[in-house]
Amino acid sequence: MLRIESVTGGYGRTTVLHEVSLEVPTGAAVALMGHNGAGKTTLLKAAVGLVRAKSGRVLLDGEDVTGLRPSARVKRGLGYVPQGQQSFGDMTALENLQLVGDRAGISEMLDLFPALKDLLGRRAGLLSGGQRQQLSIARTLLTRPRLLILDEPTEGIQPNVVAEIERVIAELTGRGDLTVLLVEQHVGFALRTASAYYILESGRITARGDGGSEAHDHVRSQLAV
Ligand SMILES: Nc1ncnc2c1ncn2[C@@H]1O[C@H](COP(=O)(O)OP(=O)(O)OP(=O)(O)O)[C@@H](O)[C@H]1O
Repeated sequence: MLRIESVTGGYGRTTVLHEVSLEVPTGAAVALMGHNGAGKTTLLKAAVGLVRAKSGRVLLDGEDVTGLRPSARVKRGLGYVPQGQQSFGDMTALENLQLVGDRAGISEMLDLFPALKDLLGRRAGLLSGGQRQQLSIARTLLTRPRLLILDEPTEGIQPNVVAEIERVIAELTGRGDLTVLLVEQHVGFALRTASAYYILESGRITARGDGGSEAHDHVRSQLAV
């Protein structure tokens, strides 16, 4: 469903990604790991269209979207949750959801993220990091993406919320109606959530394999400096 073929790109004259290829099959979750500065966010942005590929191709459901701007990719079913649990801080959690979804959609999201039910009237800026992360994911899911791209969904959030996010991803991919690409530093979470992983180092894919706990040691050794 998402195919990145030999993409080279970066910012201005700075090349960050060097002939990166990666594939996320329909209905699967794939984790992208690597050290700080390896280019993980840049690769996600290349998938979203926020970073232009100087060479190579990005395909969504077999269609070449390399020349398409982000909004056109969103129309084709892509949803992006950037790093940092962003939402409109002065608006309530409910208002943040109402900007994107109708009543039925919001009710579905509250079933998926029950913790948000009691927080609807609270200003998003006053929520904890974990609560804001759930709100950001819910808001993106309200756009009904078929491909969800998450940048470090567990960064700086408490373990009980990490478990909630893990459950939601498993539930949605388990239904077969969502494909997920996530950047993740938390190896345990990444390998439990994803059926395959890629490791990016200095803008190049240096390892890939299947997810699951048996990959844990291999991934850790790959990530060790
Ligand atoms: N907007 C930008 N303009 C110029 N260079 C950038 C920009 N954003 C990132 N970079 C550079 O691109 C390289 C890769 O950054 P990127 O954020 O993709 O890495 P990352 O693997 O996601 O790291 P982190 O885990 O710290 O988020 C870094 O050297 C960074 O300084």
